[in-house]
Order: sequence, then C-alpha cells, then structure tokens
Amino acid sequence: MIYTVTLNPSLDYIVEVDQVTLGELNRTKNETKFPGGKGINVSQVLKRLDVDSRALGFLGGFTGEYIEEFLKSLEIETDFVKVTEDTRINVKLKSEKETEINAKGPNITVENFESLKRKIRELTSEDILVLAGSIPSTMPENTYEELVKLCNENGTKFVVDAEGELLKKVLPLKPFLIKPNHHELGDLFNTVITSKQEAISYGRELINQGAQNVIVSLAEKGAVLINKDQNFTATVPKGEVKSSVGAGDSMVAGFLATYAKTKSIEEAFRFSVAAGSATAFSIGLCTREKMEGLLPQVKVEKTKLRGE
Ligand SMILES: Nc1ncnc2c1ncn2[C@@H]1O[C@H](COP(=O)(O)OP(=O)(O)OP(=O)(O)O)[C@@H](O)[C@H]1O
Ligand SMILES: O=P(O)(O)OC[C@@]1(O)O[C@H](CO)[C@@H](O)[C@@H]1O
Repeated sequence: MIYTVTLNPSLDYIVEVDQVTLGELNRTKNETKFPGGKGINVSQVLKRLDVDSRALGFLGGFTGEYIEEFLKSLEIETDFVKVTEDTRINVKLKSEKETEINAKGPNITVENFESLKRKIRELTSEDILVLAGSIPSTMPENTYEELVKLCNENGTKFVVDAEGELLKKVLPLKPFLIKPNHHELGDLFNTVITSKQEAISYGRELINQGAQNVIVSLAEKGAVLINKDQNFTATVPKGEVKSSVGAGDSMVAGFLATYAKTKSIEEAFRFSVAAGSATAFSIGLCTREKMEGLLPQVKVEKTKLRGE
C-alpha cells in the first residue's frame, strides 16, 4: 500500500483576478477551492490513475473536516490525526503571473506527533511512504528525519518531496525518490540552475549524499532523472499553463503509479512528466485521459554518465 503523509494540508483557494492592484479593492473573475497539501494531491492523482493509497497527516477544524469529507467522497482512505486548530487556507492568485500565499499551519503538539509515529511504525517492507510538503511552523526541522528512521527500521521505501533542511536531513537515510524543482535544487547548493545539464550535475550530488532516484523538474524546460547507474532527460509537452499548483505532486504520483505496475524507472519517469504537464494544463489536478494524451510528446533519453 502507498501511504501519503501531509503534515501541513491546506484548503487551496484559487482566485482569478484580471489585474491585481495592491492597496485597492480587487474583485475576482473566478474562484475555486480544492483540498490540497502535497501528499493529499499525490493521493488524489494516484486515485485517478487507479492506485489506492491511504492519506495520513494532521487535520483540524472546519477546513480539516471539509478536506476529510472530500477525500472520502473520492473513496480515498484517510487516517489523519486530529488537531485542535484549523487546517490552513492557502491562497493561489492567478493574474498575469501566479502568486501563492501559503499559511504557516496549525499548532501540532508532541502527543499529535506521537500518534502519527504510531501509525507509521505499523508500515512494512511491502509499503511505500510519501512525505510531501512543508511542516507546520511549530514542528522542528528534523521532523521528516524522525519519520523516515521509523521507515528504515521496518524496511519501508520512502519518497520525500520537500525543501531545504527537511530534505537535506533525510538524504543519508536513502530515500527511494526525491523530487526537487530546479529552484529548490539550486537553493541547496546556493546556486541558480538554468539547464538540464546543471540539474544533472547537482542532482548527482544528492545521489552521492544517499538518494536513490532524483527527479529535477525545470517547468517548461523539461525534467531530468538521475540515479546511481543512469541519467535521463525528458522533454515536456507544449500547452497553455492554466495552474501549475500540484504539477510537482502529479509527477510523484505518475512516477509511483507506473513504477508499481512496470518496475521500469524510465517508463515511470515518462509518465511522471506527462502527469506534471497534464496538471499544469488544468485548473485542479490532472485526469488520466489528459495525462495519457500528453505521453507521446514526452521524449525520454538516456544520457551518458561521466566517464562513459
Ligand atoms: N510551462 C509548462 N509547460 C509544460 N509543462 C509544464 C510547465 N510548467 C510545469 N510543467 C510540468 O509540471 C512539472 C512540474 O513543474 P515545476 O518544475 O514547476 O515543479 P514544481 O515547482 O514542483 O511544481 P509545483 O507547482 O507543483 O510546486 C514539469 O516537469 C512539467 O511536466
Ligand atoms: O506549503 P507547502 O506544504 O510547501 O505547499 C503547499 C502547497 O502549495 O502545495 C500544493 C501544490 O504542490 C498545494 O496544494 C498546497 O497549497
């Protein structure tokens, strides 16, 4: 079974405004709300790809109830720890550019965290745990590290989609997959990454630090996958970006769903990119049909390793 963990879920409030004028009253052209948070998005896309998962993490208040009900209506299994404060609302402003305001999230107590750890201790070597997104601001930076240590005790494969210290600290524990975008990868090395070649070089550093597979997405410029034995590059399909919210999460879901079926890293990478673009070209998350429609435009090539 795939388990997703969203420590800081969100109700994503997507507002479209023709032109935003700061300091003035702005009226929306359209607005939508979606349950979000990276792990929850992974669970939703997995479901659309016919793969079951169980969503874990923390939920609280009226926003938490809305998210749980929504997931249940999609027949996604949930097992969240309930917290006292409300789950956050993240604002996604679509205007000439996309602007996001992500909230810090509710207070999580030591008891809340212990309850989550008890659930993760139950996982086995047959399971995969996906840890995705930020953590509420009251939690320490070694939070993911603590959770993946539990995975290693039971031989559970784990995937991490996170930034900065959260990501750095789990690398020695050998994540099966990490998926930084090129900005996040650059931030880890205090540099700016602008090409697939640079993404491969810095991505390989993360392999040296312990990751087993690294996907680096570079939005419209494509994506790369690096592991111990191989480098792959992928082109991305052309299309109109409607909202890229959840595109990265769709890549994780596309990869895991395909890897579960084929055990091919190359094929999983191809589906991953198609799923990312299918979400970028949608308001909300991708559908299976949209993803499959884009697959022919994703060209994956194996590139040479240094010394080959
Ligand atoms: N302009 C675009 N054209 C085609 N595909 C795109 C575009 N922007 C994003 N994508 C698709 O979405 C994937 C993820 O995009 P990006 O590199 O922005 O990741 P991310 O920042 O993790 O995403 P998110 O917005 O979910 O945080 C890309 O690999 C690509 O498949
Ligand atoms: O604040 P975080 O946890 O880094 O990101 C949260 C978030 O921006 O990520 C998802 C898209 O990937 C959205 O559903 C959600 O609002």
